[in-house]
Amino acid sequence: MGLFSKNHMPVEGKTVLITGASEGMGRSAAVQLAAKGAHIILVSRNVGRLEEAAAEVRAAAKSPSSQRITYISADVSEPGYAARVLAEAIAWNGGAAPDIVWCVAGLSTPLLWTDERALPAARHNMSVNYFGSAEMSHAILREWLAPGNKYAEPKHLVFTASILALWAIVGYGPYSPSKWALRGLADTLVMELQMYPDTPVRVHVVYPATITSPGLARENETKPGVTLEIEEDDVPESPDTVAARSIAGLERGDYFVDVSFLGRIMRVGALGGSPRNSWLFDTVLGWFVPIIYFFTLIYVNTKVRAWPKKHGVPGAVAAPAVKP
Ligand SMILES: NC(=O)C1=CN([C@@H]2O[C@H](COP(=O)(O)OP(=O)(O)OC[C@H]3O[C@@H](n4cnc5c(N)ncnc54)[C@H](OP(=O)(O)O)[C@@H]3O)[C@@H](O)[C@H]2O)C=CC1
Ligand SMILES: CCCCCCCCCCCCCCCC(=O)[C@@H](N)CO
Repeated sequence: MGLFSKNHMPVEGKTVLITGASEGMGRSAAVQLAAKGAHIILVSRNVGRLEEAAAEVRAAAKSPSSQRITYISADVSEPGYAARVLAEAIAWNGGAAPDIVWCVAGLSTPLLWTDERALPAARHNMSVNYFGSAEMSHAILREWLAPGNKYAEPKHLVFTASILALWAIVGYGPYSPSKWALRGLADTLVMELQMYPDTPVRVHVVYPATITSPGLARENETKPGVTLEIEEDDVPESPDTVAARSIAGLERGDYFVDVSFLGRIMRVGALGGSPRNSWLFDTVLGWFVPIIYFFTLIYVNTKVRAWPKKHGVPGAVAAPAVKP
């Protein structure tokens, strides 16, 4: 934080629960928040990886003797998982709910929409990316907003979307809608939470671009060639860098957190009725976005139309059966 800017999300002595914390950006975020003095609860499925991550988080702690680190194994795509995870977290935390909940768990299965695998993938992406976060937000808000509660310092609920929730591109049909859905939920909650003056909660959505994580290697196994070609213009960043920029945005108090210049342009170009980080800067930069998209869409769509000329029309659709 700069000399004159307030830290809107101090974490020292606070308890932070992070889903998707065993790998990639979630793990980096857990390490960095521990280094700032937070108690950490890591959530993901794989116990072996959770143990490794917890050891790394412990080693990074600001004051190892007083900070408490644990993990809980859960599959966020399971209906009702969050209530169970939170009950365990609260019991471990001496009866108190976590102060900050950051939903990072997610996956991406890029495919062309006519691929026969696209719809099952879309359902699974929605279950993990959207419902995994929706369930957790539902469960933690029922704790934070419970009748009779009163606290002065705001709690924080953080969702992790993608720049693809600001501008959708070919090949992410099974994935992008699950991240767009998070935006819709976050905007709804921001408005709804104003009805609870005694229990302030700040909602945030982080919009990363390409992260060089284990997840990226997995998604590249199904990624269509045309999608890879369009993505060449995005500069990949390490999980550590994306986590650090996300935390900086949260500390600034941003509602929609961008972590790259491309992300900033896409964010201000997609605000609609969403709250602004700064009405002045978001509006002024937003005036230029139509001009940028004018050229970007020509540039990207030229690549898309050239694709079948070079590689043939995508052949994922089975030929209709010929009737005798
Ligand atoms: N990589 C990228 O290019 C981008 C990623 N994002 C988003 O950022 C977030 C982090 O991405 P990234 O760093 O790539 O993550 P990774 O794919 O590298 O790691 C994903 C983490 O989530 C956990 N996870 C996955 N599925 C589940 C599940 N069903 N239940 C519980 N935990 C689960 C994994 O652990 P385990 O296997 O043990 O469950 C792991 O800890 C995700 O939401 C992703 O969609 C956004 C933009 C770009
Ligand atoms: C003149 C300016 C030219 C701009 C060219 C356009 C660049 C397109 C960038 C698309 C990047 C997609 C990132 C995907 C992140 C993500 O969410 C997935 N990895 C899924 O996890």
